[in-house]
Formats: sequence, structure tokens, C-alpha cells
Amino acid sequence: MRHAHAVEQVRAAEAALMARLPEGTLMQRAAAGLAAVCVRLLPRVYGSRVLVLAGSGDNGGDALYAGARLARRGASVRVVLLTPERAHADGLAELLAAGGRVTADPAEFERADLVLDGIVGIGGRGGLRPAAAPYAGMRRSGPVVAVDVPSGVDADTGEVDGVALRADVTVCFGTYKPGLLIDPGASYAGVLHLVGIGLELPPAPVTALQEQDVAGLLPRPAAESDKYRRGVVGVAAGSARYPGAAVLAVAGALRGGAGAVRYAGTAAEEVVRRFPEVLVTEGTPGGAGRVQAWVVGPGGGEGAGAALAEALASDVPVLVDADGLTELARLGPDALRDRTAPTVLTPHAGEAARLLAGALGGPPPPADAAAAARLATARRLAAAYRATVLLKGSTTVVADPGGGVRVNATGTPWLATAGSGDVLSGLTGSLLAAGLAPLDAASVGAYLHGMAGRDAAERRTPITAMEVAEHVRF
Ligand SMILES: NC(=O)C1=CN([C@@H]2O[C@H](COP(=O)(O)OP(=O)(O)OC[C@H]3O[C@@H](n4cnc5c(N)ncnc54)[C@H](O)[C@@H]3O)[C@@H](O)[C@H]2O)[C@@H](O)CC1
Ligand SMILES: [K+]
Repeated sequence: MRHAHAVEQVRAAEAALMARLPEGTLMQRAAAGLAAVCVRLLPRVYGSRVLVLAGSGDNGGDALYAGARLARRGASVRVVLLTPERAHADGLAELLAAGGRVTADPAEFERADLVLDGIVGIGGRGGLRPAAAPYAGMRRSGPVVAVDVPSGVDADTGEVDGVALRADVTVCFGTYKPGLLIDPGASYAGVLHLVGIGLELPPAPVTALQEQDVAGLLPRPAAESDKYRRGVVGVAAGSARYPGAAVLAVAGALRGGAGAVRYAGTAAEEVVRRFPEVLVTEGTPGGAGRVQAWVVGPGGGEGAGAALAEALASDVPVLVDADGLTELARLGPDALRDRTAPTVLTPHAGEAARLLAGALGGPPPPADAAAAARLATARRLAAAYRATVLLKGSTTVVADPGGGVRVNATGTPWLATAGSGDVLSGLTGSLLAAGLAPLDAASVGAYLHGMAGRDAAERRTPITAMEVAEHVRF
């Protein structure tokens, strides 16, 4: 599991540790870890050109001390001081003593074999200032290594206000920060290296599942399992206009680990022709028989409202997607007030914006704004609807009403294809039926879906939604 802590938590842990250690110890630990990563990135340190971009805070201090370490090993180190009158004095003195030189020539950026971005770290507020902004657009010949956070990325949220410095590698200290795992910030961070500096941290508010975490959560049949014990997932999807959504949601559901899939809706014939193993009814969820979780909404068209109402009236977990979300946005959070079992919502940014408007009144915010502030959007929706919210997009964010957040790093831009979301909702509903808690089901669903997309894209691109379903594997 990758754990990401909020800036406030990092500051508290740093303060507690610094009180017990000689002054400067933490910065030396950070600088040593940072320099070690740079050494591995350079073909050879001796004679290589290193440019340090140093801001006015401790982030600049880390970069200056790391630069000094590289200079002592024979690198030719230049430093641009973004605010010369407020540079980290001890760090600068150490770099100069090691042979480093101050420069004001921006062309050094393009010539350098390696650039250290120490402009701002967790203390950065707002976008890059005018003195730093031009570096964001410059060509580079060597890797850019971000110190703790790519400058211009908000460490807590991953939001970028204006421009940010794109890094090839980010060396972060003590813990990951949410902004390194969530787009757009994550796309600026490159490869992440975590350097331990001895912080004692509380539980992380944001986590990301890794392969072994997912393996531990997946439902696997035991010797005494039967199809009912493995869980039955109900899918209420598709309509006369969109029968394909039913087929794709069922395809996802068949791959999610439930023992059986029940389908209720007008596409029963298409579904059973394609998947003879599915139990089908032309009716609605209310008359479909017992299931352990419902998936409602993909391609639901005009019937989505009735199917949603019946599924929500049940006492099993319900996943709402697509047309079901449009209907829910119209009804607002009150529609979920009487539920005793969990609800999972799987909006894309546009649906999320409509759901927000449904909860808070007023016109929906632009979908772009909901996507750019994905962490805040998912958290607000989870709180307003008291539901687990899986916000789809370049980083899928899953927020629990209890406050926990999981972010998903698997996936490929090829997944942005029609029907891919239907597969995800079926897959995640199946995991719910198999007994996973909502946060686990949603984050494991996103993980498997992203991996399946990657695997399918490795075989052939572009990929289709059905190929994504076919590539899901435990
Ligand atoms: N406090 C500690 O014990 C440790 C801190 N570490 C480093 O210290 C960093 C945090 O240091 P600081 O709290 O000094 O904060 P930063 O160095 O991240 O930034 C704060 C400074 O930048 C200026 N600033 C804020 N926003 C700006 C913007 N958008 N553009 C330009 N300048 C801006 C502020 O006026 C302030 O001077 C961490 O990210 C990490 O790199 C590490 O050395 C590990 C130990
Ligand atoms: K930085």
C-alpha cells in the first residue's frame, strides 16, 4: 500500500521529530537521499553539469545541500536562486564551498545533464511565480528531479494552478503526498522515490493499493464454496435504445468474482444469447429474486428511474452508474436517506458535476473544474450523498463517506472508450456481491479494470470495452 499524508500531518510529524534531533538532521537526511537518487540517474557524476533551481524555503535548502554533495563528487553545479535575497543561507554557503556557482542564465536549464527542482515543496501556495514559470516550458537535455513535490503542484490535492515543472523523477521525503498520486499532479511527478527520514505518522488519509494488497482482497472460492455463497450480483442495465450497455455490464460482472449474475431488464434476450450462464428476467429489480448487490443504470435510458427506485429499496449494496446517476442527481441525496446498506456511485466528471448540483443546488460546475479538483470533488460527493464515490478519470479517486480515500494508478488512456465504464460498474458490483466492503470493492474494481485495459492495449490498440472485460484476471 502506498500511504499519502496531508501537509499538516507531515508538518506535525516533522516538528515532533525535530524536537528530538540536532538541528539540520532531517534536512541532511533528505539531501543525502536526494543526492543518492541523482547519482544513480547520472551516467557518471564527475564532470556532469547539474543545475539547481532553489526557492526561498527548506525545499531550496534540500536542493542546495544535495547540490553540494554532487559538487564534492566532481559535478559542475550551477544554481539559479529564484529569490536571491531570501535563499537558504547555510545550504547556499555549503554549495559555494563545494565549488558550486550562482548563475542567472536560464539557458543552463537546457544544457544541464540533470536539473534539481527545489523551487517549492510542501510550503508552496498558488501557482509558480513569474520568475519560475518560464522553466515549465523549457526544453531539457537531462532528467528533471523534483525535490519532494514538482513545483507548482499542490501537495495536498494534485491541483495545478497555472503551470508546474514537469519532473522525470520525484524524490519525496517521509511519506507520499496526495498530490503525487492524483492527476493532474501525478502526471507531473514522474517516477516516485520515497526517502525515509524517520517520521512517525498517523494513519494515512489517502492510500493507493499495490498488487499484493489487491491479491489479499480478491474473493477466491474455497473448497466449500457454491455459487450462492460466492455471491449473486444483479445487473439492471440496458434499454431498447442501449442494449449493448447491458451486455458490457454483465461481461464485467461475470469477471468480478461473484458466483452468479442475474440480469433484469429489456435486453434479457441479447444478454442470454451472448452469455448463456446468466439468469435473466425481462422485469425490474423488484421482481428479479435475491441478489447480494445491484448494479443499476448503465444504458438504462427511460427505465433507469424505476430500476433505481426498486434497487435502492432493497437492503443490499447498490452501485449506481450512468443514467442511474442522472436520475439520482435529479432526486438529490434524499433518495438515499432511508438506505441501510451501502451505496456506491461511479460518476465521470460530468456526472459528478450534476450530482454536486443535485446536492447543493445551483447550476452544475463545469466538468473540467470537477476533474481538475478530483480529490475535493470525490470527497464532497461522498459526504453529501453518504455514499462511496468512485470518480472516474485519468486518476480514479474513490472516497468513502467515512473519509477514507483510495487512488488508483493503473489504467491507460486507451480506456477512454465507449462502454468501458459499463464494464467497470459490472465488475465492481460483482466484487460488492462477493462481500468486499464498498471502499475495497471500488478500489479493487478500478485497479483490475485499469490492469485489464493495459493488458488489452499491449496486445492491440485501440481497445474495445469487451476486450477490457475479457482481460480482467485475478
Ligand atoms: N521541515 C523539515 O524538517 C523538513 C523539510 N523538508 C523540506 O522542506 C520543504 C518545506 O519547506 P518550507 O516549509 O520552507 O516550504 P517550501 O520550501 O516548500 O516553500 C516555502 C517558501 O516558498 C515561498 N513560496 C510559497 N509559494 C510559492 C510559490 N508558488 N512560488 C514561489 N515561492 C513560493 C514561501 O514564501 C516560502 O519562502 C519540504 O517540501 C521538504 O523539501 C525536508 O528537508 C525534510 C525535513
Ligand atoms: K520542488
